[in-house]
Amino acid sequence: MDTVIELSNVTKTFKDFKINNVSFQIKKGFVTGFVGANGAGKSTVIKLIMNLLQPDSGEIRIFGLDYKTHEKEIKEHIAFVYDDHVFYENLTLNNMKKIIAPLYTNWDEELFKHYVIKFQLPLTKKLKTFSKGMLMKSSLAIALSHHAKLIIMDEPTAGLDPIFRREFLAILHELVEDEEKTIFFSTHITSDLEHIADYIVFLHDGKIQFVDELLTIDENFTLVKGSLDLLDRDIEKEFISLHKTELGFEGLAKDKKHIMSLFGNLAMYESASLEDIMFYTKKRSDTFATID
Ligand SMILES: Nc1ncnc2c1ncn2[C@@H]1O[C@H](COP(=O)(O)OP(=O)(O)OP(=O)(O)O)[C@@H](O)[C@H]1O
Repeated sequence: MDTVIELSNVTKTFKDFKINNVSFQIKKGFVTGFVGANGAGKSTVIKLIMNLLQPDSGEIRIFGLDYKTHEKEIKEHIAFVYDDHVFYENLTLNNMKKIIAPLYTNWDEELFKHYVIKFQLPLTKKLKTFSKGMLMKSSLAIALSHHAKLIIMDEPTAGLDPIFRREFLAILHELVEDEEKTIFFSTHITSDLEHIADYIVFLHDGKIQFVDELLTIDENFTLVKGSLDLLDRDIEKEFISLHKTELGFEGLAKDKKHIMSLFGNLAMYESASLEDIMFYTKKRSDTFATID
């Protein structure tokens, strides 16, 4: 089974927001970053994937299975790390582990001890004395100790210092080295993804903008600058977003080769970071209601 997560035409409607016909697949053995602006619907999609919310329509399959018939089996193989830590603060990590471990048939006490030592976590101090980084490490140690095949995280690096973020990314990297584990996580820190992600799922206003390999995104998206006389109505359609001033234009295009064939060396091209892509997509949708 090469597809670990599969969403097909998933819709979920709240009073003021809609997850709109979302479809994507997450491949086994890779790290996929889930990006989108505040309020794009990432946490909602993650809750749907975790069966904490149910779709109004569409299908969600995890390891090829449906929650309706295989919830226990699916959950057994998922490690879920939240941004809000769900630990009881008056318990120690050891006590917390004693509550959680029996929930998993695959719980591996030796592996838990390994992560506790690796992350330098005190087992007998109350969790309320832990820093945010220590809570994240605790959450991860527990999540990793039942041999999960799929690790899902909602904003795991939010609020963590750069040193811990780097350590954390190195841990994730190690986890997927054997190509058996799959990691899917949302983040606003797109530079983290540029270090580690193989694939990117980009959600904007409840809709999928694209799902692509990071490498392909790097190769295809480009920031273009040039003088206004290079533009006409047809050429403008090539841009995801275009900003014009008296001095010239600056825009984001998603087919670098094509745009270069149009402008040649009359324009300037820069590589577009994920942050640039998010920024320009938002700018466009602020101008128009939706983007193609
Ligand atoms: N249970 C709910 N009932 C009604 N509206 C909700 C509910 N959960 C989320 N929403 C709305 O759905 C929208 C998307 O929220 P969501 O938390 O999924 O976005 P997000 O991309 O994770 O945002 P952020 O990056 O800021 O965490 C928001 O407008 C939010 O108010």
